[in-house]
Amino acid sequence: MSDDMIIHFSSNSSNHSDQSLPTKIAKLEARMVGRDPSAVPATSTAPATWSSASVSSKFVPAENLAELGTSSDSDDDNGGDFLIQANTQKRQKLQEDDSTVFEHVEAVADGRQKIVETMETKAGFDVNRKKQGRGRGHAGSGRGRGSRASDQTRAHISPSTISPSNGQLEISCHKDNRSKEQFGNDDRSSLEDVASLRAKITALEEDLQKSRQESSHYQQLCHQLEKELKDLKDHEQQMKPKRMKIMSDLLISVSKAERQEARMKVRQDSLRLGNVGVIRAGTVISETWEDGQTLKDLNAHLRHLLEMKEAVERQRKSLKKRQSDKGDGIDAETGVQEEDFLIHDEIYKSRLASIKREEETFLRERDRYELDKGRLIREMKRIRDEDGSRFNNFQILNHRYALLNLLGKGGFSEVYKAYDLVEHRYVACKLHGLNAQWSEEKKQSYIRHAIREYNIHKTLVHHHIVRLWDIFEIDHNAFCTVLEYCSGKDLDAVLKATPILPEREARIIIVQIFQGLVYLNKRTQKIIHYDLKPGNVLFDDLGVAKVTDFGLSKIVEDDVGSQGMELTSQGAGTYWYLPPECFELSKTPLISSKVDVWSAGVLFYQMLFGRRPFGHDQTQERILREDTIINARKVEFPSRPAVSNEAKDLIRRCLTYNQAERPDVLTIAQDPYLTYSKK
Ligand SMILES: Nc1ncnc2c1ncn2[C@@H]1O[C@H](COP(=O)(O)OP(=O)(O)OP(=O)(O)O)[C@@H](O)[C@H]1O
Repeated sequence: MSDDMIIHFSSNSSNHSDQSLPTKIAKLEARMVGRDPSAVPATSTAPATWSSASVSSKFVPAENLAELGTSSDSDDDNGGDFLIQANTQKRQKLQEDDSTVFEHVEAVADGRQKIVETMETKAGFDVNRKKQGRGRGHAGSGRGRGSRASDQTRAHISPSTISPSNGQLEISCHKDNRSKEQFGNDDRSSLEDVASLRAKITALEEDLQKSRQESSHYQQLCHQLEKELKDLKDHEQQMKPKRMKIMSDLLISVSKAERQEARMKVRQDSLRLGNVGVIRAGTVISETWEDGQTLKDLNAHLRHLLEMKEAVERQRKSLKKRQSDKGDGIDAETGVQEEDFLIHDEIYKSRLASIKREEETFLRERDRYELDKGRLIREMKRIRDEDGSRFNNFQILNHRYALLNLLGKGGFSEVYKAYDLVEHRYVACKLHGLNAQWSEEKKQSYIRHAIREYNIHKTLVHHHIVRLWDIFEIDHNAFCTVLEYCSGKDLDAVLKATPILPEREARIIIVQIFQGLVYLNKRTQKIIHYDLKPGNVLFDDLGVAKVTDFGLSKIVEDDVGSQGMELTSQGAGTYWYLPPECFELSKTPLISSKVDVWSAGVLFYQMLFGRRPFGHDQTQERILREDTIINARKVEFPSRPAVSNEAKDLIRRCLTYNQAERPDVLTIAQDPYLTYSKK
């Protein structure tokens, strides 16, 4: 038996499950050299050599071992120990050769593997770029298969070293031949791999092609959509003026109808309530109010009732006189008895009571009519202002604000209801007109004042502060501020219609005003409103109260002391609502948020009692002349209507004469009366 054969056996014998194999080989060798195989011991003496062949042993196919096992099983010859030693050396040499070949084959296989991997990676990369998920899957499986192919290559090497020939085991003598064979096998399997990889590449290329097609299809779609979007935008841009025109036309026709209706209502109400008449006195023409028919009738009724009352009282007086004249007996003149006196007196009393009731009813009705008359006069004034306004012909200002109807006219401005055609909401456009007759200096001062107001107001964003949206110049003599539109009445109009509010309603209004004031005082740049009055509290359509008009407001500088800052620009705050320190003339007054606390106290008092606490019936000029507010040391409460002590206490705190003792906004806002919590 040749050394190669032994090596072959040893290579194949790594199947440790067959422990009898070395013994068999020894016996076989012994027989071949003419020795007695039975002399070979049952267990091999060279376990170390067996284990040293472990590298190649793992490549032995099971069927070869079976084949070998069968042939050696039928042979009972014994082999000598020395042979096994000699064979081991040879086998080691062969193993070295084998491993060189093996490395070479592996290198080739690895080279192919690298090519395949490169190709796959490339294909995988392309596919990845097109189809992420799928590409990654392919690349992974490709690599997996590649390494398997490499394993297979190695597996093929081992059997190639064994070549069964004529039923006998024969080891190939020349390593090169064996290597060629191995390469042959390896090439075959590698070719198969390459073929399968090519097929895969073809499939991937197809995928890539498809993805490219899809991508170009999507790109086309994208371009198409972009074009459509651009067309739509262009169309929208073209339609914008048209749409604006349609909308403003509709708004104008509604406003025109409203104007007509307002004027018709004024005419109708005038008949009932009165009208402005013109009186000429020489060259002087003046206007007077003439009551309407209903008011005339009411007044006539009241006059008649008064006359009746006087007549009954006269009768009663004379009856009493006669009664006292006659003493206890019968009246000599009329023959009326004592009891008749008593009955007549009772009749007159009863008549007087009924006249009084009737009178009260008529008086109530007259009050209602007086309120209607006040409303009518204000509406007439508004219409007259609207008719005289230079903005009354439905202009569109700044290309977006469609002016509608006049809401009212203030000292230096007109406020129009308008529609913002860009934001699609109603707004109030306050139009500040500079009088052409004013000096340039006065105009500049007015503009400075308005810009200051704008700069303060624009930063205020709070639920209980009217928002200021915009400001722009209309022309050389006018500019406009755009405000949040408050569709409800202002508090002044509310109090004119209902001078006394129920405490519950007054409370929720003052709470909202204080919330707005707290906001003004919690900002880094604190603000004193300085002109809180009923006309500057507006209501939206839900009844939410909002403070407006920051024309006189003051920014509190950072470094002011606890008593406040100097009042450098007095402004023309409304005197009924200003605290005593604002009337200090001997020195520059120090003011703080306590000014607004006082004003809020006056407002609350007025809502509850229907009159202002100080100088209610006085004109502004008289208040100043008579030092009404400087003398307003203590607030008095009427006995009616009944108001809670908590409300009165709050008013007292707000109207604390001494500024140092009066709480500021943040302190008074913590008064339990101003907070709501679930009981
Ligand atoms: N944002 C608004 N929303 C609805 N109506 C408003 C708005 N601002 C003002 N008004 C109304 O416009 C009218 C005039 O307001 P404006 O503030 O010019 O007048 P004023 O306060 O009476 O005058 P002045 O500010 O000169 O004292 C008032 O009747 C007021 O209720």
